[in-house]
Amino acid sequence: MEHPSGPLNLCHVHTKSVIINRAHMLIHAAALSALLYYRASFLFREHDSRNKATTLAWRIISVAELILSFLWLLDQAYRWRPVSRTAFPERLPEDEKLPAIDVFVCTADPDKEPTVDVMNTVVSAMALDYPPEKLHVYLSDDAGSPLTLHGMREAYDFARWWLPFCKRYGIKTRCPKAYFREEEDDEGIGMSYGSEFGSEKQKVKEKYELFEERVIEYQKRHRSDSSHSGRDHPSTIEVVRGNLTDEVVQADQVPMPQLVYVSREKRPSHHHHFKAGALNVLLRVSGVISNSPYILVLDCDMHCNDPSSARQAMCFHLDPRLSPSLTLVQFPQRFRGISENDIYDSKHRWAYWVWHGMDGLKGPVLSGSCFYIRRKSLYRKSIQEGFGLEDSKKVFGHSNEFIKYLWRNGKPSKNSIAGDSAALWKETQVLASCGYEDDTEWGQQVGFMYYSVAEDYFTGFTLHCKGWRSVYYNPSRPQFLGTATTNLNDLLIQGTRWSSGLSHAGVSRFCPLIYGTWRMPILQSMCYAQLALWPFYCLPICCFATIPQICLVNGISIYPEVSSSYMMLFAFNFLSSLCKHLYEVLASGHSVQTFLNEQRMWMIKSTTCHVYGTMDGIMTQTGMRRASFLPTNKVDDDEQARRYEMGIFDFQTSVMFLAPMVTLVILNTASFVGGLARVLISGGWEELFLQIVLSLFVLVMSYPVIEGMALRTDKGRIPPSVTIQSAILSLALLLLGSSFLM
Ligand SMILES: O=c1ccn([C@@H]2O[C@H](COP(=O)(O)OP(=O)(O)O[C@H]3O[C@H](CO)[C@@H](O)[C@H](O)[C@H]3O)[C@@H](O)[C@H]2O)c(=O)[nH]1
Ligand SMILES: [Mn+2]
Repeated sequence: MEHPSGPLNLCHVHTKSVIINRAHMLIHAAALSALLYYRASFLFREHDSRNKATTLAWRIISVAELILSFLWLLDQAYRWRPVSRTAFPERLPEDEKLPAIDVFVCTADPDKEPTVDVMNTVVSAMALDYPPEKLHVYLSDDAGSPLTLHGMREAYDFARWWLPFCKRYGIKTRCPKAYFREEEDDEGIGMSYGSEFGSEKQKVKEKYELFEERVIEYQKRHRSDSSHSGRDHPSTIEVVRGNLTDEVVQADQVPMPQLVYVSREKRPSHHHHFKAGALNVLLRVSGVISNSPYILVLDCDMHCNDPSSARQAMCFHLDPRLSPSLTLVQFPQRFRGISENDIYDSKHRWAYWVWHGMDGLKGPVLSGSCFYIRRKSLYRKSIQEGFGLEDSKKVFGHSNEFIKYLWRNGKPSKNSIAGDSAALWKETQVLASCGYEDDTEWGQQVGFMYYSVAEDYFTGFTLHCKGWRSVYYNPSRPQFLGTATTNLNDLLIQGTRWSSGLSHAGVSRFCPLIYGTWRMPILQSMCYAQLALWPFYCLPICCFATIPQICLVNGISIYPEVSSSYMMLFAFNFLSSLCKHLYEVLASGHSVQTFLNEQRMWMIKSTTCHVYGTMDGIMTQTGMRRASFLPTNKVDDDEQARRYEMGIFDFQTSVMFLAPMVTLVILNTASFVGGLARVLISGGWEELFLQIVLSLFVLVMSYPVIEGMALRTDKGRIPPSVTIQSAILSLALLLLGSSFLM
């Protein structure tokens, strides 16, 4: 299907990065080996008079350095061969030849996920630049809320105005809320239409405001009397047609994408498997309605910011060189509402930067949202395999209707929704029932995977294990924009869930280093291992934040003296990794501030949510706990938002998160002051120098915590009670450490 003017896409290797990365790898690896040699040589040496290698502290620090080095090694796989891609949608075949696309949007809780925002996502997906008869938008509502269903009908009515408006004037920002709020990107677009555009825009804006009003009004009236429960309700599936059909149809006759509301059955007796469970129901229900060969998955707060993503994705899916083994095209998740300072590192720059590295191997990890996946890749147990009809039932459940369309592309012909056949609707109810998956392979071998709460990571991993590859496409205009997590509390809760899901996979039989290395290239499995084991950074970080400090107070040295040449080695390793990180931040177009924020948040997360997350993950793996998925809050608190905009940390979060942070800062302050006093009075700075520097570094990086503890009086500060409790904790830590470690 190659176009006469050239291929549908191109892939460019980042040659400069490859050279820099590999050179740095070599040098840093040599320095790390020398450091490890230094530690090891002490362990096996006859103990000299100073005997420092025999202390427990010294050994723990050596192990921490070993773990850190190992994680560093895994991290290098991302740096091996970063690439980026270009797509040429203008070379795609004509519209008639394009494959159909189903869009899946998930929502779970109308209180945490405001209906108006969810509907904005739905409308933005309906407005994708794609033939409307080939676009089907499904919303999964895990709460089964009538508010959401009503919102969809309103959204459909509004879309009848919005879609033709966007098409006619070539509006790029197709999320109405964003368009009417910002307008920055589209300025000038309507100029050529003169006043006609202005009045048309005003009219659509009024329609939008009316839509918002009606949704909110309905919510106010019905919120209190909604007696349904989000955890116990039957399934509801409805093709949405709007409330005001007659009036609007007359106003504007436009072809519209199909819009379907799906609320699966949920019963307390059945595990619903969170988002992965919801997506699998959508896979089945859509399988008997539209059965499109490609699927776009979106979180409810992640709207399409540009209409061209579908065509761009098709440039990869329809490329004959890629398509036989291509499962998905992942776009980066970018976020709206991130402040200039981005104090919490909410944009996750790191992840969407290193995906370029994975793309140069076998492709990026499925990242939960913003990806176009090939339906068939979710059905197959392995890339070569098809199924016989008999096997199919064991794997996919007992729905004949579903199995009939399993391996066919395109719409189930007779069951067109216009006919509204009763039998078809009954079938969809069966497919969305909570018992449907019993004794099948949904979630284990087919569909989205249930094993870990990080269903995105695990599904991507399984697909790569089966031999599929993925592609990362990161065009300069963000194709999707989401709501960023911009307060510490939500961020740490989200971080706990992620690290729980990842570490659970990391310590299970699916550990990428064991399970993955046989099934994918070693570098690709190293990337997966780095992700799964990434929460375990908490081990070395917690050690480095306590042990050298406790030793410092006791006057015990665990690093080489300043005059020793090994001291240079430690300094070099430390600076070399900082400089490499700084270089990567700058090279990705970000500032020194971003570098500092990333370092700080890494330290904060490593001592809080990653600790809890790894404990949770290990407990889930050993069967001591059941996994849970607390959806992230998407509602703004004005005061918190103001503080965030000003770059001031908001410490309104649970003691569970605050206590470790504050305890460690107090411990570091005590050790810095105590250590400094000690060397000034009784000398020995040569031996303790590195420990003093380390404490100082921790304190400088933790400045917002110190400020929140001692200098602020607003509501977002650290409450004095927490400071007092933490002071007691750090004293206990110091005393205990001093007696056990030495
Ligand atoms: O039982 C559930 C729980 C969540 N969701 C939906 O899943 C999506 C993601 O949930 P969210 O609370 O926004 O989690 P985040 O941590 O912000 O999401 C990130 O992390 C998830 C995995 O932990 C991925 O699935 C997401 O794509 C990724 O953006 C949202 O649309 C939810 O409505 C459900 O449909 N059912
Ligand atoms: Mn989210």
